[in-house]
Amino acid sequence: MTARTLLLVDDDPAILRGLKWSFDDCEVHTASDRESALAQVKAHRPAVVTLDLGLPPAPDDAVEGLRTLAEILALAPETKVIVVTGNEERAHAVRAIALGAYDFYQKPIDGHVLSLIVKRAFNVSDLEAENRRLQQARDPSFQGIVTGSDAMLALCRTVEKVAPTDIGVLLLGESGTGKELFARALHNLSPRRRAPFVAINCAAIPENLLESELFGHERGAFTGAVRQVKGKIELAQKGTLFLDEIGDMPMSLQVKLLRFLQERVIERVGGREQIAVDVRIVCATHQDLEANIHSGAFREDLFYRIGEMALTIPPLRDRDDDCILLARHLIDKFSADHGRRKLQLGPDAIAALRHHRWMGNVRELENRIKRAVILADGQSITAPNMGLSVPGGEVAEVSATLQQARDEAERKALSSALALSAGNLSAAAKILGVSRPTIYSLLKQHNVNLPS
Ligand SMILES: Nc1ncnc2c1ncn2[C@@H]1O[C@H](COP(=O)(O)OP(=O)(O)OP(=O)(O)O)[C@@H](O)[C@H]1O
Repeated sequence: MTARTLLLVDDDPAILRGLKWSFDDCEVHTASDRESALAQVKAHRPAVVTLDLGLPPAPDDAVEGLRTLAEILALAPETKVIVVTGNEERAHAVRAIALGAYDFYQKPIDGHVLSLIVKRAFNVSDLEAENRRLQQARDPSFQGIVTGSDAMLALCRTVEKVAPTDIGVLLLGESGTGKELFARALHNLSPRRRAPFVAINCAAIPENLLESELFGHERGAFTGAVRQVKGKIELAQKGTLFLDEIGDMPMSLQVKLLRFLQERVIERVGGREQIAVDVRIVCATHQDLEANIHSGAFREDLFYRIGEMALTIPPLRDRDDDCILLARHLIDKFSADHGRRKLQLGPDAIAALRHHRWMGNVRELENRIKRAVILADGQSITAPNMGLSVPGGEVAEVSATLQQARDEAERKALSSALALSAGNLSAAAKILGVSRPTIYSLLKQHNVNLPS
């Protein structure tokens, strides 16, 4: 086992000499000012640093020491820094902790007590390193899809199975749930991955332009058509065409798209040539297409063509603790983008993330984390940094046991299922995917009454 690396920073050589003896089981480095301390951190990456706040050129105040602390943490955020202060300097110690110091110790130095504090800091550092290693090994990302939720993991497995086929996949889910991400995964895991992935949002393009966007046009086909332009279908040749918001496609184009899906040839607007195109079509919508069929806004035959397999992506609020997992992933991503050191989620932030309804799903979470990374002071992101309020009593919930959290979730799911099924136990059992006897025992266990 390699020795634990410790850096001692103090401007008094006698103290450094004395302390070195107390840590003879560590690889010890020393520094006597800010510059040499930073150089030692860069060179040896110590897990723990003891830092005297009174450093030259101003050994009588803590300015240089606090600056050194901030720079060490910016360079190596995982370092555990124990600041050493004079007896009367409690306020400096508190400032140091607010800046991210791990602990503080007040002079006069007792080698035995300090070595206990240092040992504990090494233990915490080891645990954190192990945690980081385990998190990396588990790699929560599949094709860029970060999730730990059972429903999402099952979806990822289905995508792996479906991707190599040419089956028409319809991705259903609220806005911002990751439909495009799944469409890309289907493409990347398919034999078409080396050919283009072309996406078009049917809701974002005016009806009169959508036809030529999809099918292309010949020169002179309409006023302003000064040259021949290939459409998205043709551009996706041999690859995948992702038709986002297919529910917004006008009827006239639905007919043309169906014809293309049946015959696999297109004609550009204003052209007569029949062009064979080999593409896989993946569609997505946040709309209820079956309701649109009933109201006459969507063709039933097209629905069955594009939706040979329909995959529903659950909203973020129904994905266990994905909001926390994703928040941490996004914090790392945006911190790196902004050259910021790694930030943590404060307890109020965790409570607020869990409590929020996430109507904008992952896109909303992305936006809130992006602003929080910019606004955060110190080492932690708070609920207000994300523009979220802390619900009353929620901070306490963070420390609730897992069993309490599960019970609460079970009780909520049960109540919603009963409300949705208007008290019909068979229907509620179906919604929850459990048997009727299980529903009875859950009602009893959670003391839930049937709605009248
Ligand atoms: N599980 C996830 N892991 C990581 N990033 C995600 C995940 N889900 C969504 N995102 C990110 O969230 C943003 C929104 O996702 P995407 O555009 O795929 O959603 P969408 O359902 O297609 O939205 P819309 O219906 O509004 O077009 C993207 O930046 C995407 O990378």
